[in-house]
Amino acid sequence: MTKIAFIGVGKIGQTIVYSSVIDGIFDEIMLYDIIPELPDKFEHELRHAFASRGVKTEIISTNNIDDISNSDIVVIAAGKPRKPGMSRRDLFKDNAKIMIDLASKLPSKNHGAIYVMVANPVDMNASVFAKYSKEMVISTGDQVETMRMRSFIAKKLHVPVNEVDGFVGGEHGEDAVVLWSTVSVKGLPISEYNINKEEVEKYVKEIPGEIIRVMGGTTWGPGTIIADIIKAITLNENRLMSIAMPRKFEDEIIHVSVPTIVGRKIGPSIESLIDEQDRWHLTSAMKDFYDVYKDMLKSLESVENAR
Ligand SMILES: NC(=O)c1ccc[n+]([C@@H]2O[C@H](COP(=O)([O-])OP(=O)(O)OC[C@H]3O[C@@H](n4cnc5c(N)ncnc54)[C@H](O)[C@@H]3O)[C@@H](O)[C@H]2O)c1
Ligand SMILES: O=C(O)C[C@H](O)C(=O)O
Repeated sequence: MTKIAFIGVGKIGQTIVYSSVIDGIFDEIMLYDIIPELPDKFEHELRHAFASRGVKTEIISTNNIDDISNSDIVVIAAGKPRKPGMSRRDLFKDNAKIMIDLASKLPSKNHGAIYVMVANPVDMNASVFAKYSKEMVISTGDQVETMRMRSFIAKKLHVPVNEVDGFVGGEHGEDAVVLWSTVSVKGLPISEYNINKEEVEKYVKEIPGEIIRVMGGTTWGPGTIIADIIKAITLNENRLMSIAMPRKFEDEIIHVSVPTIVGRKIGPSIESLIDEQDRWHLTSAMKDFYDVYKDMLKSLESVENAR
């Protein structure tokens, strides 16, 4: 069985933990946060839920990062969330510093773990953590947008959501791109249906900001979706999901979502599934990501060097 650590148990961290562990698929879970007592009180909450469901999983909660050891999977949801009007990239300066700090502390006691990045900007944070830790890091990426896209099309066409297939790729957030060549409904290509593609793309990009404006943060959707990524790894489901695995681009390791097989082994990404136009969009998303990432790294490193 599997031992999993959750770094950062705020809104999304708690939702991911609950959605991942309530089925009892883990031997042991570890909860870590910098807020005093938060892991401890969340442990009590989980134990109460486990008592009701008969879940045997052991729980360790701590404010000491040195207690996080021997994990098979490490989920990182530690970091600031954005406020209305902010982009996810606006979080880079603050949250990337957290990733550099965690990258210096977690790997030595968690050899061979798969690191699952949640904190935003999720793809750049995954790349930073990979750069500074040399560990296997994936970004939960556009699996969240993929499910938002499918849910919107299902609602517009009045079909059950499990009859909508297809993926969103690229950078999680404003630069995500619907891979229309992968989208089908009841097994038929989306071109067979009367759907406004711009309306779908606008929804996928704008709905998280709207949820944040009204509810203060996105939790239930991404919490469930990211728990499913964690379950696919843990149960070796080899499920096709739009996550970002590390890829060499010029002189960096970057993370940009492409439909990818997710199990105990991550990959391969199934770029063959998508047509030339979508592949072009993905390649330009990777170039855009790399250019912005390099600039952000420069400003981060100049701040780090000045310290
Ligand atoms: N990838 C996605 O789909 C997705 C979805 C929702 C939220 N997020 C991102 O996840 C992050 C957290 O969002 P949230 O809504 O849970 O925010 P939150 O403020 O509720 O929780 C963040 C938690 O991280 C903790 N933390 C901060 N620095 C830490 C450190 N160095 N070590 C350990 N814990 C630390 C905080 O104490 C807090 O408990 C944000 O960056 C947000 O943008 C990503
Ligand atoms: O939008 C956010 O800031 C949180 C997350 O990236 C999401 O897409 O729900």
